[in-house]
Amino acid sequence: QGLPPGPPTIPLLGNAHMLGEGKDVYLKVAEWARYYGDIYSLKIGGGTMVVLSSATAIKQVVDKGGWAGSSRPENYIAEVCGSGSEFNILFADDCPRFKNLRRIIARFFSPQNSLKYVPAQAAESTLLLHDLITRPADFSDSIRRYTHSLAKIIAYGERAPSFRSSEVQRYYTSLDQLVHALAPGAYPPFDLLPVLKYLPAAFAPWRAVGHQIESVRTGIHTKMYESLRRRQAAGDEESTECFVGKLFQSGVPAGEEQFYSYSGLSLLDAGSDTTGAFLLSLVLILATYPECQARARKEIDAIVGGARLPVPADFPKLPYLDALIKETLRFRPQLPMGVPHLMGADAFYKDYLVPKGAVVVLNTFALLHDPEIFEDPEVFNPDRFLKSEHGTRPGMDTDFRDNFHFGGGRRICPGQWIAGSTMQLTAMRLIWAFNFSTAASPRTGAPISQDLNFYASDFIVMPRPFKCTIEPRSAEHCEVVIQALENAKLYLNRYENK
Ligand code: HEM
Repeated sequence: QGLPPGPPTIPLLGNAHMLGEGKDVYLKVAEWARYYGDIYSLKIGGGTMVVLSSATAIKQVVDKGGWAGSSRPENYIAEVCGSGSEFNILFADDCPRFKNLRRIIARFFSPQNSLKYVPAQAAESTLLLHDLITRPADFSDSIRRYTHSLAKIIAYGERAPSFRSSEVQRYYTSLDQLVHALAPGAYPPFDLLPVLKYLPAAFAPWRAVGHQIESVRTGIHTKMYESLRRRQAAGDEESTECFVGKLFQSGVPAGEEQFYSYSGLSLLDAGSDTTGAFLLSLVLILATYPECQARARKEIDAIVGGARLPVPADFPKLPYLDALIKETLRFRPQLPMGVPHLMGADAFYKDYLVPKGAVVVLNTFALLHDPEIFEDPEVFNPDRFLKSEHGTRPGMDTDFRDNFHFGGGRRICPGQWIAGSTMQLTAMRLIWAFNFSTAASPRTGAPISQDLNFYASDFIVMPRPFKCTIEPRSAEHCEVVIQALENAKLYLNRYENK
């Protein structure tokens, strides 16, 4: 059995030159899937990349493959940025200490244990609503503060009270640089053409960029880690309940403190802008599709009324909102090519070989926009999820699951339950509290048209800055938020870094 077919190659480069041609690599990789089918291969220098674009292909090769389909390839640019396998869970290979860490993560982020963070999600989302009442134009900053604060509470037992603080600014500036550097096509494919790593500094601007990112992130990590250890020594309860705190409380293997402690920074990276990108897409979509917004609001109002904030127990009674969230995730997945996996052993799919050592791409965007699976995939239509469990055409749901945007196999996102409950609670509360509409031009007063394709195609794909009008629905709704604010602050007090 041979490799699956793929686009024609040229000597030495293989297909490498084709990936860098356009900006949106994930769109190109999706386009090839329409032509070559649900499994195809690319040659990048001497390396092989296999692209999987159907539920069945991902199930066979990755989900069923165990660890054999779930290591990580070396990521040179992540290494240069101080975010490689030694420092970031996301890029760690399947070595024994990573497997041990992943087991600890699985326990900590189990659906049951994730419920522990519901009160923090409720309190932080109340603050988000208040921020949007008082400073609606800053909605993007407020959303990013909110998701970052939740991730920081989970990782370090400490919140992020202000987007403008120098800590949060430094964190997000370095994260923006990192996700840009990691974007497929941003830099040459070093891992598949290793000779490029040895270019002299004058021809290798990425080295200086990477070292700067590394030095800022090391500073951020050290500060948060030392603060956590100080609070632990002082007997602070939250500092032993959070992820890094629990790790060190139960003891990490001698000599591996650095690897384990950096998992906190990885959680910040994995949790902040992924959930943030979802919420920003949601706001953009609500403003663009007033009829979907009105339908979701009507459903929420019938269950919640106007006199209290929505709570998690309301969500199961809101099938349209559930469909709206699923359609937003399908329409604009945050990681449209997932995170690359590495094959640890040969695997077979259809008549093809996926060889040991191949990099495997879970072609999420192609899968979620496949016209054979989804009717009119480029149309935003939550109703598809009311008609069938996975929103697919009749009979096309074999091997489908609802969480392809969270990856697959042994590396599937462990934060999916926490992220799910954050998305659900926040979506309920935003739609309950506000009207979202397209902003008006300050000059002509005419609505500014929204562009649903104006997305930054970095490692995490999120809407580029856009304007949107966010207005509280009524004085009563504002009053409910203000009434809830004191209790929320009181609850969050435990996560203030005293
Ligand atoms: C909408 C929100 C989110 C999305 C779309 C998302 C998506 C993903 C994806 C696609 C992966 C790679 C999976 C693979 O390799 O197959 C991943 C990994 C990961 N995610 Fe998430 N994620 C989200 C939120 C979160 C949150 C809130 C946390 C924790 C606070 C988290 C923690 C992680 C970690 C630790 C990994 C690395 C797992 C590994 O490499 O073994 N994620 N996520």
